[in-house]
Amino acid sequence: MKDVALRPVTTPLSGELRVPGDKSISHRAVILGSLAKGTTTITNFLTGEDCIRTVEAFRQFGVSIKQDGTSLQITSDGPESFTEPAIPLYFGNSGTTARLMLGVLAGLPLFTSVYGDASLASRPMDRVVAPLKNMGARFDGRSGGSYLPMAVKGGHLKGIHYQLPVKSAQVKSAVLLGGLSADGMTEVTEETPTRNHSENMLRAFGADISEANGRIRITSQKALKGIDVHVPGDISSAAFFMTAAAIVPGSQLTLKNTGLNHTRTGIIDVLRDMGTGVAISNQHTMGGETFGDVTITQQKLKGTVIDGDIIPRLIDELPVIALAATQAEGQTVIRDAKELRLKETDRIDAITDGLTRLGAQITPTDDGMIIKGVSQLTGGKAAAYNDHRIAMMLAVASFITRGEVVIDDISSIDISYPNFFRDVQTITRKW
Ligand SMILES: O=C(O)C1=C[C@@H](OP(=O)(O)O)[C@@H](O)[C@H](O)C1
Ligand SMILES: C=C(OP(=O)(O)O)C(=O)O
Repeated sequence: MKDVALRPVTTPLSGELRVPGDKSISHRAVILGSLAKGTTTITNFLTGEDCIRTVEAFRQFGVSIKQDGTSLQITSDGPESFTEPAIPLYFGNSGTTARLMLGVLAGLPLFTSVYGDASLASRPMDRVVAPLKNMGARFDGRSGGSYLPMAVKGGHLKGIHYQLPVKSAQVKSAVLLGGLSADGMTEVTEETPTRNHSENMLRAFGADISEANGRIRITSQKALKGIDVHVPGDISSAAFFMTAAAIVPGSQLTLKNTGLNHTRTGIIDVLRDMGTGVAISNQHTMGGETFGDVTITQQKLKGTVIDGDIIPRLIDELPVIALAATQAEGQTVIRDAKELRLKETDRIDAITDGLTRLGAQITPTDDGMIIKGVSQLTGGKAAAYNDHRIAMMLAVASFITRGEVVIDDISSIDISYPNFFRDVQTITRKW
């Protein structure tokens, strides 16, 4: 499927949805399940393209991974049993696969070569290569090892103390995964909390890991043991429907079984701050992760300021938050989000271009944007820049435009939300 024309909705959104499994947690479950000895079962696994790239990478090491719908069964004898892949590992469009796998590869005494699609080849890898080289792994890649394609010779790592220079869970996770097999202790410190799924899951798999005041320590003493992982719904996917319900007049929608880890719930704080009704029920914790149902009730929105420590808690939701801001009274300012320029595309430029074409008033800045509301969005033609989050944001924008929205290419949505349009139909009966 390539371009698509979407018409506005004419009735409020209502009902319940269960969005697919969390992308970050699905990647980590496959990684740790493959590194662990024994059997790991994963339920509610995200079958999006990105997570499949992580599965395929471990299959190339000889790990048995059986898939039945959204359930996976991994059987492994641990990293000692891995075979050296005969062909390069392909990471597709997935930054998480690339950065976390470089941490894994750094710890394996094997030669591997890795590559990605054009978008991934333009994303910086030096942020993980630099600390992993300090631990003793060897990397050779484009621009002195800053970009894929890359060759890795790992093994015999030693622990390091590493202060994160960027607010990135991918970098933190890569160093911790290296630390899993390094001699001595590896310590990562972060000034601002970033998503902590790696820490939660490493603990659940039996790793020797501790965490206090932004200091995470891991030692390699213990072998990981296979476990059962149930993946919560992805709050980053739910965010599209939370926002849809927040901007379509008269809507009330419940997102069931959504991941509510505090390091990911910035979208809820912002929607509340802008005036949306948000109620949480059935909250419970499993494997260190919090799950719950989120009910959104549409209410008049007002502009806000989004900056500082909340940014890593909602970084992937900023495209759809920008859409919400076009419907808010007054001005919304997004700052401290320069990382948006290093995602699947430059998301500051892509958001500005897409929403401006639909009739919004946005000024891009070096590290964010200023959005003036309220704008009656007109509709029109817009480009998704091969970026799943931009494509879904534009699709949700079409709910409230006066005319049609034509998106150039929606195929990227498969990266994180394979049944997105089926779910759109469930709550809008639109197509
Ligand atoms: O660790 C992860 O699973 C992710 C971390 C974030 O990236 P950074 O680590 O680059 O901030 C996020 O944008 C990405 O979608 C997933
Ligand atoms: C940035 C994203 O993912 P990744 O870094 O894994 O490509 C995302 O899913 O929005």
